[in-house]
Amino acid sequence: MKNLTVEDARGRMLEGAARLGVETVALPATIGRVLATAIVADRHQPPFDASAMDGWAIRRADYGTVAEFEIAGESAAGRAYPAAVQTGQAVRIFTGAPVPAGADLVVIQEEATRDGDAVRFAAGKDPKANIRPAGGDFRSGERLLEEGMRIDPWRLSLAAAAGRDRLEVARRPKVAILATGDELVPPGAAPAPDQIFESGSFSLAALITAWGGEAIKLAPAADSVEAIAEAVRDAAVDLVVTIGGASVGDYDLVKPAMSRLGLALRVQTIAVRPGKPTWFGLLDDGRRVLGLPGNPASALVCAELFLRPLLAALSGADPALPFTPARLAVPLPANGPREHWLRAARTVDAEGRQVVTPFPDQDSSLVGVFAQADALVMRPAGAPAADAGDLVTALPLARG
Ligand SMILES: Nc1nc2c(c(=O)[nH]1)N[C@H]1C(S)=C(S)[C@@H](COP(=O)(O)OP(=O)(O)OC[C@H]3O[C@@H](n4cnc5c(N)ncnc54)[C@H](O)[C@@H]3O)O[C@H]1N2
Ligand code: MOO
Repeated sequence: MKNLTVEDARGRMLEGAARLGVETVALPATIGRVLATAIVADRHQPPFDASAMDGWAIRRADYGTVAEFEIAGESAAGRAYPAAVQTGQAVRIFTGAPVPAGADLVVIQEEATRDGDAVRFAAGKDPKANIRPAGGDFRSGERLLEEGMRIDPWRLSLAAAAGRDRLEVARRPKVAILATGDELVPPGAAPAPDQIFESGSFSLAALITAWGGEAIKLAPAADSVEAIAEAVRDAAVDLVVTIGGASVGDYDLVKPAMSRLGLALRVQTIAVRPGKPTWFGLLDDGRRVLGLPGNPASALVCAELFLRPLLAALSGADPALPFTPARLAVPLPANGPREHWLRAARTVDAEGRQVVTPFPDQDSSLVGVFAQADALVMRPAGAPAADAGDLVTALPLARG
């Protein structure tokens, strides 16, 4: 339980973490939600052979053989021509309109000359059909979106194209955030000389929302075991995330407070830098608790490494993080015994390769460095010194 590797700690946190429930949500509100059931098309798209161009629908056999076509009618998008096209006939047609029966060629209007009720074509060789076949986008019975996929604007559009106005999605995990510490005052308040502004809960709430959770901020009445336990006791949530009070100091009260609620620790400390004091456990009513350290960089790095996969798993999505290989722009010294996640700037070199530049000051208290970083760079525990140009594993940070 102590000093676990990042992978083992994450594995323990993900044990038994699965989708919490399913709800039906109106299509526009499903952005960012995770599909609970696959979407299967019940109709072809397009449902009919459709014209790809504005022009004239005719029988290909007539092309180059009939000199002048009789204009038989019109097929517009949403207003199909009701009959079949006969030899010698042409039907005026527009992009997206159904190609009438009998026609198998749309001649673009730029190649046509109309003269009253007749139309003539400048005959070329082997013209393109300009017809989109029924089911060319997707076919009835085809699986369009899989369970576990997160809805983004493009998938939303596919669901809409398949006629869905409501989707079955995973219930969002409810997450309580508890920041503790007598030194903390909210932004906007007047701090005493020995106080600082509380910053951790704001980024955490925003990250939880971005990762598909519902963030609820709790406020303990005071920095005491009793007050912290009371703040959490009746919170109707799936997961409690605490910030600070995780370490070994006399005022690190969060674990003792959670013990009053029956805390069973599953992870006590992790061999990670920053964030060694990060812990995880279950309360006796089944609620999960993730204890993040108070140092802002430790809290946010460990939120990326542990909270993000946990929220994905509790939503029925894949908890894997989007690691990517990148090249170091600068050399790095040998690493110590903890897996190190350095805050870094990410760029692309002239050959299109990802390049990462870790910031020189990696102190875990620095909010300013984190605000500049757009990647985390991983150094394995005990890694030897690395040269500029060496490949490393990076985790891109979503930036606005
Ligand atoms: N003797 C030891 N001391 C420390 C150890 C250790 O192993 N032995 N571990 C160090 C490490 S590593 C970390 S990380 C910190 C984490 O400690 P806590 O989780 O107990 O955090 P706090 O002491 O409550 O706060 C640390 C730091 O962060 C500030 N803070 C806390 N919450 C917030 C917030 N919501 N917003 C902004 N800033 C916050 C707090 O004021 C402190 O400056 O412990 C080391 N010590
Ligand atoms: O593990 Mo701490 O986060 O290094 O400062």
